Amino acid sequence: FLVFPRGSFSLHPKTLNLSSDPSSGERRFSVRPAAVSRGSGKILLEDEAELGDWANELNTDSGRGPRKSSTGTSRSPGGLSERNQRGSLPRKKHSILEVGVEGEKKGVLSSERKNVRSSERAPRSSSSTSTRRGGAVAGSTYRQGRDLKSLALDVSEVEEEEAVMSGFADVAKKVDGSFKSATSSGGDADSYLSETRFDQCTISPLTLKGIKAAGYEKMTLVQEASLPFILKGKDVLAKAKTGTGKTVAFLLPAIEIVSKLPPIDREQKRLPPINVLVVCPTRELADQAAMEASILLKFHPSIGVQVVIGGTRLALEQKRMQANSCQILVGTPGRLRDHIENTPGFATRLMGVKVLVLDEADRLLDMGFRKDIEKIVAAVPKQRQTLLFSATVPDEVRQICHIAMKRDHEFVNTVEEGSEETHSQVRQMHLVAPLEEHFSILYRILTEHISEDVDYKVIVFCTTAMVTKFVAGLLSELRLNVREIHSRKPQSYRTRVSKEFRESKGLILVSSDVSARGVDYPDVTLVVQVGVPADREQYIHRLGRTGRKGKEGKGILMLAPWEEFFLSSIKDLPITNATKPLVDSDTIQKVERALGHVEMKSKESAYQAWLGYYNSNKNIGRDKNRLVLLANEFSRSMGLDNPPAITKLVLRKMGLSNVPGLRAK
Ligand SMILES: Nc1ncnc2c1ncn2[C@@H]1O[C@H](COP(=O)(O)OP(=O)(O)OP(=O)(O)O)[C@@H](O)[C@H]1O
Repeated sequence: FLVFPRGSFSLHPKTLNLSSDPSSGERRFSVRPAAVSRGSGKILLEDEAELGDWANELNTDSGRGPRKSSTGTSRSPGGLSERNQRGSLPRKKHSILEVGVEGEKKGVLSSERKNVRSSERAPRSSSSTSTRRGGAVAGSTYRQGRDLKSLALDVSEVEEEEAVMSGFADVAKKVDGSFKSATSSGGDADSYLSETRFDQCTISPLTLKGIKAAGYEKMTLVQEASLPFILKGKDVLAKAKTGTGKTVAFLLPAIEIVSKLPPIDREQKRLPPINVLVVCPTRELADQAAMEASILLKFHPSIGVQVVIGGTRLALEQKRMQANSCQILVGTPGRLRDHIENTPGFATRLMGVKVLVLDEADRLLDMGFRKDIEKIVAAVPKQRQTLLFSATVPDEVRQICHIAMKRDHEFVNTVEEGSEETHSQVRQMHLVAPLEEHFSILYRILTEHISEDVDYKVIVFCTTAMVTKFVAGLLSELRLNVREIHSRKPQSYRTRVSKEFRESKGLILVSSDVSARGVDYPDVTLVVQVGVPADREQYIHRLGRTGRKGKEGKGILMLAPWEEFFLSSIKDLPITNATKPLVDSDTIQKVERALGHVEMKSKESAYQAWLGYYNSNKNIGRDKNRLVLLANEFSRSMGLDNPPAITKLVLRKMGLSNVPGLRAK
């Protein structure tokens, strides 16, 4: 019942791949089997699970706040390129990282005017651990290998799935590359909008009115590509770049499905069913998705949407859910689990679920959330539709997605084959400098960016919640306009700061990974990542806070020399080398003075959290003696002569008892 005027979606691909044919300038849907890799073996989760076990105590922040179950027990959370890669958008101004020789003369940052990595691009068409079937390479945009995050996998399950999927390989070979969609936009490869207007589709008039009221006219590529399958009732795993409208891509068809359901009978009135359950990894993201839903529902007064997130009172949510209809419920995994276990009638209401959505699916399916997700999946009917969306879909996720979805799901991939998972209009740079210089360099980067762009809007990502707090404190002492957001802040504060940052310009948000995924802050001009990200995916998602909806943006990754290993996991991305800035003595003194004003307690917490974070990193945490030396380097970078003491209990939990160089208390 969905009509696309010129294209046809009558094919039944197992995988829809949207690519552009350079010769014709047209986009092409190709069909690939949802094959899985063989022989990747049992991948055991190590670091993230470990991290999750005591992340709260160590103040690390992988996106989940400290969560109390209703029973009162706390559960632990889990260079510069001279050209734009595809030469599309004009630059605004030169920054300190781009001025090169001219910049050096001015005593600011210099950079290498070459793209050192472009020649080193990794082949994208195969996985080092995989054998592909039928010549069709599923997930050809997948990267090879991962550093930190790995997922538990049962080999027998993989083989079983491969057997099921292999049947589709022949079909895929026949149709691969033969299907051109006249509805899809040609031209600029990075355009996130398709040529298809919403009013060209058979969407109910009320939903269409909502879409128009929201200001949307044309569908984005992922919306255009996934809608037909979802409306056909298929399970869909969709991959699309950051900031390209994935939220509407799942909400719109979900609303359509709810609007067509028969009215509830008298018996159901006592416990009205929840029809759509949307799960998001962070509270901010859940809030945002619920907000988007309520905008789209403007002309559907009988359909209600509610949000349930940690950090708010369970009883309050219970009351709200009782008082109002909520056919669409958006929540974070832990809080949903709390409701399943503790809210009378909630499990019954979940039996009405027709559509289950896992937003940021790869994050939700990794070990930090796995138990909660399994519980949620078990609580909704088997006969349902499942939608998985993310900007990153690593191989491991393809292999385990059947935890939530049917084996014959569609894989809709709008990331063009051979192109990066990041946006070409976002200039990416990395900068390697000793830890002791990081804060001065960060200060220079920020002040220079501010001087270039009065409408600056910057996110500085830090490794953990407590490091975030410390860096925010330091930048405030340096008189920058800063807000901080991380899981150690009360939810009311997080909501307020998030709203303020969304609506403001001229502001720096220092954030942990609570803002890494999904959060839609418009017009972010610069993303700085200080320290090694948890993994490649996290790097991509954090960077994705800028360059949304086709806009320009810039990303800088700041690493210490011993963190350079991370670059190998993103070497296929167009990230260029920026040389170290010259930081003048005035700046150094200013930063030192500011460091002296930051609370001792904040430094102590940051030191402990830093140690916990890097201890969990396979590369760095392996050698405990070296780790402690590096941690003490970090301590010195905060202006401390001696590293802060850590309780024996925490040291034991970190497996660091008796490591020389640590002070125990
Ligand atoms: N069809 C459309 N036309 C114009 N704007 C749209 C359309 N659909 C969504 N948007 C807007 O695009 C922006 C990005 O959307 P959204 O946050 O859903 O992106 P995303 O792909 O989920 O990003 P991420 O991967 O970071 O989660 C939002 O401001 C949203 O309102």
